Amino acid sequence: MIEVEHLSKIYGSTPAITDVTFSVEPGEILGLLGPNGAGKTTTMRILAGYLPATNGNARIAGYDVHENSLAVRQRIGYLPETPPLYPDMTVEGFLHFVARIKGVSAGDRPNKVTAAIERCNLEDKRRVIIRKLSKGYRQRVGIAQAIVHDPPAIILDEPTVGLDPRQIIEVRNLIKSLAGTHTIILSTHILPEVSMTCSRVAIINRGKVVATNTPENLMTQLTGGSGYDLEIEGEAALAKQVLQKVAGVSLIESIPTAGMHSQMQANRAYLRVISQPGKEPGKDIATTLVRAGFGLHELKRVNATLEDVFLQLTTEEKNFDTEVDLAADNEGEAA
Ligand SMILES: Nc1ncnc2c1ncn2[C@@H]1O[C@H](COP(=O)(O)OP(=O)(O)OP(=O)(O)O)[C@@H](O)[C@H]1O
Repeated sequence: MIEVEHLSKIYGSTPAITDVTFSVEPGEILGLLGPNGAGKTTTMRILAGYLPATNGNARIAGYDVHENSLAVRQRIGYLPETPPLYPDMTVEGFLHFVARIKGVSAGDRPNKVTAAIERCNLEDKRRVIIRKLSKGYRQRVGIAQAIVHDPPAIILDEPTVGLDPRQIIEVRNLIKSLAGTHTIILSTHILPEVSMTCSRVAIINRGKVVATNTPENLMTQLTGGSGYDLEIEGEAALAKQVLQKVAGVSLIESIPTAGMHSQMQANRAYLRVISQPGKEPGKDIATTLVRAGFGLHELKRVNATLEDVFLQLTTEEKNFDTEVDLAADNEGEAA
């Protein structure tokens, strides 16, 4: 349904995205996950036909986003980071207006507007002026304007940003309810968003897609799904230096101490070591630490999380071989 091939965008001399390739199957929710400035908005604006690419191409429902931008706009719903709302219109009036400019016939408009209002749980607010709505409701109106013409593909840029926890859950549920009948791409820099909402994830970093897979497969593919949590006596930075050299170790992170058990002691470091796929460096980790003079209070096997994978792919000290393998995987997937 959505195919993106070797897409690049250069602003002046700044490359925003480079050789971005991924595809989204009908009915899927793909999460475009990346840190700030990774290139998510640029990719989505190109897909929505609002920005020309410097190189490469993208098709939605078979239509090239550049050559057939009108056909593409009729087949997509787009929610930019700031929803394009007219604050002085009522919810219903605004949705009628959007349906008209999206080419919905006058006869079809009442039904389509009502369907979008129901889908987004806006029945109580249909005659309310948009300016008077809370941010959560405005976001729902933003999603309603994206789906009012019943497009097969929906592009949502950071759809839950700025919402409170309850609104976030509501918007996530709404997005999930649209999957199956719609193909969705959403961008986010929030990890739980991806595991809770998306069937697949494309991780983007510094303008490049560094991995595409289901969240579960990414964890297994990149880490073998396993790692170790350590409690050691000594300097965390020194311990990391020592552990970096242990064969089979892929990534070492500090475990955030906030909110941890009160048993936590001074001069203790809490680290998570992620192993390379198929490797079990636990014994060597223990020996190396003890030989280097660290006290080892605990070494516990743990399952890697999506956060571990994300850090592994977006931190500078990542394993070079892993990056090469991933590039090969992405090509395979795009073929
Ligand atoms: N109009 C522009 N002119 C010049 N550089 C730009 C422009 N828009 C974006 N960039 C740069 O392109 C890169 C990608 O930006 P983009 O907004 O696509 O990232 P993002 O992943 O959406 O980030 P965020 O989550 O912070 O919005 C960044 O380095 C950004 O500074």
